[in-house]
Amino acid sequence: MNATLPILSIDGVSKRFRGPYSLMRRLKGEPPLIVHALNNVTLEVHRGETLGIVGESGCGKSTLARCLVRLHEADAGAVRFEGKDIALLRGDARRAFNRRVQMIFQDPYGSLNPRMTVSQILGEALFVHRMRSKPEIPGRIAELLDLVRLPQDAAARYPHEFSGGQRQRIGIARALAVEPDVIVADELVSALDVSVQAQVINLLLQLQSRLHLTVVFVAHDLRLVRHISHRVAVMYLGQVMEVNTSEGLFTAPRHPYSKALLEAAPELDPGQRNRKVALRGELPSPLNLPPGCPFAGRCPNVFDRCRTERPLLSPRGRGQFAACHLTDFGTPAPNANDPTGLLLP
Ligand SMILES: Nc1ncnc2c1ncn2[C@@H]1O[C@H](COP(=O)(O)OP(=O)(O)OP(=O)(O)O)[C@@H](O)[C@H]1O
Repeated sequence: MNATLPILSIDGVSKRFRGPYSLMRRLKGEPPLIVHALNNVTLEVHRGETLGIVGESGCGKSTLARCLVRLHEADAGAVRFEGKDIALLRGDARRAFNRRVQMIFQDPYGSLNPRMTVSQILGEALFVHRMRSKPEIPGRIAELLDLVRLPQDAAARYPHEFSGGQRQRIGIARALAVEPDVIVADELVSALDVSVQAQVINLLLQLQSRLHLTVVFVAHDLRLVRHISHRVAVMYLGQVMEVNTSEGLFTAPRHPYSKALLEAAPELDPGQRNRKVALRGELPSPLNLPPGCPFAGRCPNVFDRCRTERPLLSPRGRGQFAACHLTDFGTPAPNANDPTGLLLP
């Protein structure tokens, strides 16, 4: 095992979906619209870290999470697990990947079979991945219930008999049953009451350090992401705008979009004393991507180059990357077309 190799790397991944196909378009013989859900996303997930993924609704967070566990196939680029392209894994290697990278969904009720008891749900996961012999399965189920702090009598009950928080614990136990290396959690607690959210998040943090898990944590709630993540990727319209340490992002964001997103987040400033109307204008449609920077239409620092040339994610400091033509909100990045910077405002 190479400790320096990212456990997951996302190399230039794009994902498109067929969009709405109106009767008018059909009659005119026009093709369906295409939703550009991910556009050339490049990102690394390091072993043992929690990587938060944030951004407004529709920016592609869930699509990226699904590409990581191969619920979606990328149209372009590759997702690599320990250096190997997951789209090319076959046989035992594919089964090992399916076991080692687990996803936990937002809606635990929808993802747990209502006709199966907790014992059957956990037993099935253990059986499918041949984690234990038949006689060992009840003992392992008892261990898993302990691990997620559910009482032993939970084993004989059905999902509907539990509260939302308890169901999410069952979802976590099912993911842990197969001893994964990576957990991809998509809006893990957003359906839960705030008081229950904290319990589930604390459980996840404890399990992460105890089991040396790598966690990809997709969430709307920036306060939670700040609390849980070592690093954070900020997405906008299917692209990664900034990658930063959690501390760096929340104290000195390196991209104007990140700054606006933080300023607009009520959860980071419950008293709303410092809240500004930071995100002006409309989010562009993923059906019609602008040619330059996707944030150009809403950015307070926009200049001509932003409207024509898409900025690439580039280093800004130790472990910091931003996709912006300005290196520091006002200092232009080196520009081959405009080396003097005189053309810039
Ligand atoms: N199966 C699909 N078919 C068509 N379009 C899709 C599909 N899945 C996602 N999309 C579109 O892709 C874009 C990205 O969606 P995605 O769910 O990844 O965003 P998100 O950031 O997770 O949003 P949210 O926070 O609301 O869950 C959206 O415009 C969405 O409508």
